Amino acid sequence: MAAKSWVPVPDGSPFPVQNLPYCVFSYAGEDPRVGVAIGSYVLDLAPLAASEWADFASVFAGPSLNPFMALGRRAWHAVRHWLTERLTDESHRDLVEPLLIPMDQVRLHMPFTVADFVDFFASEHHATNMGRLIRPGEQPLTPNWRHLPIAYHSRAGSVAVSGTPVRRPSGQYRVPGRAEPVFGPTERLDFEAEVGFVIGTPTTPGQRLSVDDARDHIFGVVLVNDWSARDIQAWEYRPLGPFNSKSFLTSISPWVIPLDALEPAMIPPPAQDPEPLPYLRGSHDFGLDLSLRVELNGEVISRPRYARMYWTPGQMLAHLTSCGATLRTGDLVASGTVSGPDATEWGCLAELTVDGTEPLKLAGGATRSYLEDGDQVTISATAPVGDGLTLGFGEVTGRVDPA
Ligand SMILES: O=C(O)/C=C/C(=O)CC(=O)CC(=O)O
Ligand SMILES: [Ca+2]
Ligand SMILES: [Mg+2]
Repeated sequence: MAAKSWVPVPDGSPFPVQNLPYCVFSYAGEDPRVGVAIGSYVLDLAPLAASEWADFASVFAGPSLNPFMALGRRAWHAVRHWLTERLTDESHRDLVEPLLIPMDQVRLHMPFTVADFVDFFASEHHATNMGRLIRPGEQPLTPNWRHLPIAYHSRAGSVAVSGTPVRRPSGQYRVPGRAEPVFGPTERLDFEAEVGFVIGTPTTPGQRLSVDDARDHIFGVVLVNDWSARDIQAWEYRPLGPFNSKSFLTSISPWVIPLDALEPAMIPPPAQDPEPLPYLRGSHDFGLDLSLRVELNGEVISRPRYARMYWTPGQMLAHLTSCGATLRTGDLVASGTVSGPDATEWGCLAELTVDGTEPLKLAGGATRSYLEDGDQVTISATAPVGDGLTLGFGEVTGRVDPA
């Protein structure tokens, strides 16, 4: 039998006691601090710790998860165990109940301070589709793709919490039929449905992680929308990779799902051919069985499945640190766009509309090639947590504002 909380959790709630995702919230004009979701409530952790576990009171009183994430896996385990007990054993009700705040009365903030932000390219389906669109006539997968998890460094300061408006970026690009570039608002604004791994435990300079070390360093998981301007990208990306086409905004969900909560969703990593070099092999490596959902103006347009990803989080971290680069508390390591073998699972409009040439047909006769001003994109996800239960990630959403 699945554990149950004495807090009423509505059927189908994303936040059963098996989840316990962390957030930074504010309430009634007070300063932002750390909370955890249970059912339709946010549990205020700083006062709970103050009365029971003073060491953690200041850790939870601040406006960021970073101090908690930096404490490492043993502390994450201990706190999760403590919270699970407080929320399942009715004897703690008198203490805990006054610290539950209805979720619809809080404001959710950026949950952690992003240190570095890296975006991988771990979906074979996405990489193949984008290769065909962006580099017609060439092999869709570049020769290195099956040998290493490709990534680029992006802009930590441009990562914002769900709900932040997406101002249509301007930039330099070429328009069909003209050789010279123009500067102006992008005409090809896109989303990318991704999953982000949030680093808790840092590494020391020169420390190289093995694939199996990932679980000691990944604190939790968020949803990511890597907004992208395809016209700017196509013109700027060779030879150094995306720059302004992706750095104007990246949105993340406000809830950080503990990696421990996703243990029942861990699945064997995919078969890889050719076998990667030894530094990219592990004996306890894992993929994740997450089901994503992308909505455009409330209509579901794609259901990408994370289980299809080729490169694993462990391989991403092993590769990132293989040169001696460090991980810092608060690093956001995004997977890259999650896509699948057919259109029901494609994770961006470039794929779903074949670079705008085959517009999506939406309810009410509307069509879309790329995003229009006023469009709202919402990404959500679920994961199995055993006993037929699922947990939810909440959502990452954003609406396009004019340039
Ligand atoms: O194939 C390319 O040149 C570009 C691909 C992308 O835009 C994808 C990217 O940002 C990484 C990802 O989300 O998978
Ligand atoms: Ca991306
Ligand atoms: Mg971006």
